[in-house]
Amino acid sequence: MREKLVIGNWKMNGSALHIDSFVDALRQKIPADFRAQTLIAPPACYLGYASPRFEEVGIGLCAQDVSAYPVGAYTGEISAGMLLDLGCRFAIVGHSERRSYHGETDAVVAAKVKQALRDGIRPVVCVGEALAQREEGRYEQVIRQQVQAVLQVCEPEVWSDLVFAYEPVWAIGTGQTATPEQAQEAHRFIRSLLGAPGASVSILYGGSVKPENAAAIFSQPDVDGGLIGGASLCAADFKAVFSAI
Ligand SMILES: O=C(CO)COP(=O)(O)O
Repeated sequence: MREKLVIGNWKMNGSALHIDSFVDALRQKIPADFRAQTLIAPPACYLGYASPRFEEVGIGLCAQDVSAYPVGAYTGEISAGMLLDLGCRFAIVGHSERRSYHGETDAVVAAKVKQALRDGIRPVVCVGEALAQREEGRYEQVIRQQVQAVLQVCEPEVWSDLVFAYEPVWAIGTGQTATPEQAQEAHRFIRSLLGAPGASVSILYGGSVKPENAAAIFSQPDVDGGLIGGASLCAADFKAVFSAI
């Protein structure tokens, strides 16, 4: 059985106050035997603040990014080892906003994934096509290239530590969710790229997931959870989304 994961990506939103009120609003602790792991990726500067507070309500920590380097003169970077120190075991890598606003290439994403795995952080690797690429019928080609760049740098024995997130760029923050069928088709394609080890790799869907559409998306056989942006900032919405899994 593949593990299920629902991860909230707060992007550059939130504050210490927001973390406090979010935890208050959740009220009940998510039981340890809940059917999915539930995590939130706050901005890096709040990981330490959030760690014990999220733990109290059964939410795990995820980082929004991780360095491709283990240590050294890389101003502004945060290493996988530092994330582990804060109680964080997952990091989003290659989000489309990092690829487009920070020039992260497939090679950079692959180097981050490799370093994260080496130091014990599980990467949540984001892949997905832009609208024009889908309209031109090139979406499988784009995803194949993004996935293979990562697989090439990892031994198949560690593939089970990878998590992929299919996030079509045209669905992020637009309110235009992929249909459950579109999500399933892309997820099945990603799994096919992984071959036999793919049977145990979790693939999450991200892009305008909301309480209203979460159940339909999560019910698809190759969708193992979600990477939730806007809806994860509101405790009630996030709870409704992860409860739909
Ligand atoms: O980018 C996303 C999660 O990483 C998705 O964001 P939205 O849920 O706001 O569309």
